Amino acid sequence: MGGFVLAIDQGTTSSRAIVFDRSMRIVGVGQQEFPQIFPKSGWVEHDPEAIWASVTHSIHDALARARITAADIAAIGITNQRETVVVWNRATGKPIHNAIVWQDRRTASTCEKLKADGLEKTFTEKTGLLLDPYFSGTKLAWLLYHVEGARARAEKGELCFGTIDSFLIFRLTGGKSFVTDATNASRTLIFNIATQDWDGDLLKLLNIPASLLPEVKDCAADFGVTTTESFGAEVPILGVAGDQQAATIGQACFEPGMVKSTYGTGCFALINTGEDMVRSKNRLLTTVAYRLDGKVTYALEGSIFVAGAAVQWLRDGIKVIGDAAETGRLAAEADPNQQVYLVPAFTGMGAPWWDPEARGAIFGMTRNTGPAEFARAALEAVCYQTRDLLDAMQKDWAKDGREAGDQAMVLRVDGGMSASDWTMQRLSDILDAPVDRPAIIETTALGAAFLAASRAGLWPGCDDFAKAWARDERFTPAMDEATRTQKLRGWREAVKRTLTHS
Ligand SMILES: Nc1ncnc2c1ncn2[C@@H]1O[C@H](COP(=O)(O)OP(=O)(O)O)[C@@H](O)[C@H]1O
Ligand SMILES: O=P(O)(O)OC[C@H](O)CO
Repeated sequence: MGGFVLAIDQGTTSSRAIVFDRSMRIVGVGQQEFPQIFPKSGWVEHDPEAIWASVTHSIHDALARARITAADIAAIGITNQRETVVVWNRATGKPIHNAIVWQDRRTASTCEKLKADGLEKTFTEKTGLLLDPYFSGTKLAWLLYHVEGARARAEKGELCFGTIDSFLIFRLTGGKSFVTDATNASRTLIFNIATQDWDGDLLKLLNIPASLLPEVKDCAADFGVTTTESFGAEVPILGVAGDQQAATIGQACFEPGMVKSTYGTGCFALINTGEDMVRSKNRLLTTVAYRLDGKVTYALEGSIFVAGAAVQWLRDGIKVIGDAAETGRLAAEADPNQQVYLVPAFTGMGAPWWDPEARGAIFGMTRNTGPAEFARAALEAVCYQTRDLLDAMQKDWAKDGREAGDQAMVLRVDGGMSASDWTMQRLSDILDAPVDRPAIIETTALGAAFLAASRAGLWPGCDDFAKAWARDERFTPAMDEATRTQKLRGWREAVKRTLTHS
């Protein structure tokens, strides 16, 4: 026994724990959903205690399914929903408020004010991000302002701020480690991606005391050791990365020009840009793909807030389906003569539009429109939005004479929604490019496991790991150009009518 690696994947709607063996095979999975809290329009919160409970429950289940105990785990990797903010008491580990989730728009007016003060350039130059409520900084500032006594306690050094990785590590290590990794830090709006340190100027602008902040480490590093009380054994945590960066690693996108797109609650496409901090001219983000042995690899990222969340809305909101997998079957039956478009701006529009005030809209409904057309519109919206991202990405990547390269012509996909054959085929049709789905679509967990296992010397390094990447299926374009053009024209018109700014 021994030599197993545990990946904890703390996502937006559920937590997963996955046990891998020495041969990188999955031998046990545990998963638990937790409640989404919507206190007001555009606000999204999570109870950190519910997250913690779902993580411990998932770990327990994964170990049981793998028929091992905590003592058989040699190393732990953690990956997480990014940007989501938790503030907790340093002495007790108790959160002072619900976590404010990445999708939450409550700080839209703060961002507008900072923009009006001419500060977007400063934030973008230092962080690679934009002034949008998506990122952690303004959410943290909101908590310090609105939770009674929080600022005074923060100034006395009594509170900790972290993204979910930091919170979980703090809990797992019994409060001994207060750390994060460079990828999670790069999403906070207060981390300088050139100096790889918290930025004093930005902290001042957002009025955030530095005493709140965790130490920032490489993605493969010593993040602390679990306690027997929290985990059941003392096991080192050796890998950490935000979920989209972990998926980039799990997809073995180690070469500049390689692109992956993950379809979970939202959709996030990242292109590896190597050591180049490519600055987008098309409203994409410059971010840390991974930092290993002190060396930073950067990425350009396009972030869409609603992908699988639109499918959840069909299931839980308007209740036209009973199960996510039904959408593909329904979409295949939809009336080809109806041009129904769903612009799922439920929490604003992300890249490349960045319109936090936009809200969802449906266009082109007739008396014959039913669940099938709704399902097709929800799935197609994800394909159109990916096309918008990749168009922007290609422009940024091709400038300065960079070649697209063979790898860039293929999109590697993963995440819950990539299980849908109908969606992946339509994606290939709309992109007019091949789409590769790997044998392991749990690439996020695989990436976190790889970071921990390679640090522990259990798995090979990047090159051999990349060779082990295996394809499950390649989807190739089968739509004629005229149909694609017509559909894209309809989508762009629908987006134009949804945006609050032009
Ligand atoms: N067969 C399917 N067809 C369409 N959507 C799906 C399918 N299976 C899962 N999904 C969607 O994928 C999402 C779950 O993906 P996951 O990667 O677990 O997300 P997250 O990590 O954000 O919680 C859900 O929003 C769900 O509706
Ligand atoms: O939980 P996911 O997989 O939708 O990912 C959330 C992202 O990290 C938000 O930036």
